[in-house]
Amino acid sequence: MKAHLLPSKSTGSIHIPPSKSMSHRAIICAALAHGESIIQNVAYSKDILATIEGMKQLGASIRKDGSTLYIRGVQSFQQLAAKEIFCNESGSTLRFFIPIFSLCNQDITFTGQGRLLDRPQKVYADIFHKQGLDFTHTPSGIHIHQSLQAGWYTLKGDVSSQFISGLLFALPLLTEDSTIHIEPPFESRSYIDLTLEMMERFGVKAYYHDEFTLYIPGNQQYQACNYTIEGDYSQLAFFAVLGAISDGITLHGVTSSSKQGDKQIIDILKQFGALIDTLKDGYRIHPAKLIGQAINLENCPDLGPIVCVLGMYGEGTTHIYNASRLRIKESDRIAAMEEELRKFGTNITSTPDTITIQHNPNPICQTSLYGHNDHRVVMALSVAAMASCQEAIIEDAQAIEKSYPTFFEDFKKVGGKVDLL
Ligand SMILES: O=C(O)C1=C[C@@H](OP(=O)(O)O)[C@@H](O)[C@H](O)C1
Ligand SMILES: C=C(OP(=O)(O)O)C(=O)O
Repeated sequence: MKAHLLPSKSTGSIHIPPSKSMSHRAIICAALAHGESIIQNVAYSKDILATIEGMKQLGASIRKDGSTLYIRGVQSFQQLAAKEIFCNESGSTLRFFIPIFSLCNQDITFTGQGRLLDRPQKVYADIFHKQGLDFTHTPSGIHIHQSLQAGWYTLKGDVSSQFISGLLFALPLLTEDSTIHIEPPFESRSYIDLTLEMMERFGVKAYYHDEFTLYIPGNQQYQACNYTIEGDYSQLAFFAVLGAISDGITLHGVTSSSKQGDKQIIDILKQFGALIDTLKDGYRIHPAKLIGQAINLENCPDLGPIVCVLGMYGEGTTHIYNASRLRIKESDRIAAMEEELRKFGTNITSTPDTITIQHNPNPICQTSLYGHNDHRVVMALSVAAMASCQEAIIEDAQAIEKSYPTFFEDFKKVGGKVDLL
């Protein structure tokens, strides 16, 4: 799909879609729970559909009624309905599933597409091998066939927090207690808070023993719970930046008490000089003079692409650091943003874990933009192009379906003029 954008300015308001991270977690906890849970405000992006389908294969019964899911948890880990679990392109789905599905003690192959199976899994390979268990990772899939055991786990903290979340979901279901020690630097820590919060809502606990050590009592049981998914700050970020660099915007549907790390976009925008009113259920963003800043992505990697766009519109220099994980997402997001923002005439450079962007006072894009099969790159480029007030084409725009299938509908609601070809 190509997105053909015509010059326009931001206006009006939208309701932000439900959090993808919280949806994965709620669906998984409900699928592991005793009894029936009702999960409300679910949006069916490709990543969330992969988690729903996988949990059905595990034996959970999941019924959809509009944006509500009725989930009856697995009765036993012997109900596995398939030997191949397709995770599409969702890193969260794959890395959350591996320890959970290991509990079935059966031959299982996890498959996917796009870049999924090229993304690092060595943290799990090392864990399985250390316990004497098979873990075979080939370009066509990841194969396991025995259960992880309770005990002491040591993990690198700077590859992906999704390994820690995956273990946190599964270890409470083993008979004995476990400990996870995270070797610093511990990045994306905010996502562990989301995992712990959701587990606790479903009656399962794990505790920080110290800053880098989590203690997980064994022999626990998830209990059904009714839960409404909160709005997604990672998606809000695209529209919040659009409002600040274009002509203002009002965003509804999020809670300011959220634990999502990407809530940091509000502080980042304020740091740049944006004028923001906090509303009962969102924010009003006013256009203002913006000044480039130094931004730490340690706890909010998914903000990377849109903060690059903010840097292009902020006066002076923006320096983004602790960004190496952006290279191991759906695309190498640093390389992708460099290539695409240069098409606007922007001066942008990088090192393995930093990005430096100079203000571009006159962004003119004379060639087609490319989405790099990455939803966050497509959404960031849509914002960059709209604020440039020039016509633009974004190729590979269907990548938005991974997390935000209705992105362009919302884009139009706030003034964007776009034809999808
Ligand atoms: O746990 C989660 O929901 C996520 C964790 C983050 O990944 P890393 O921990 O690999 O940085 C983030 O980038 C991803 O989009 C979602
Ligand atoms: C990286 C992302 O997701 P995942 O790791 O689950 O594929 C994302 O949504 O930007």
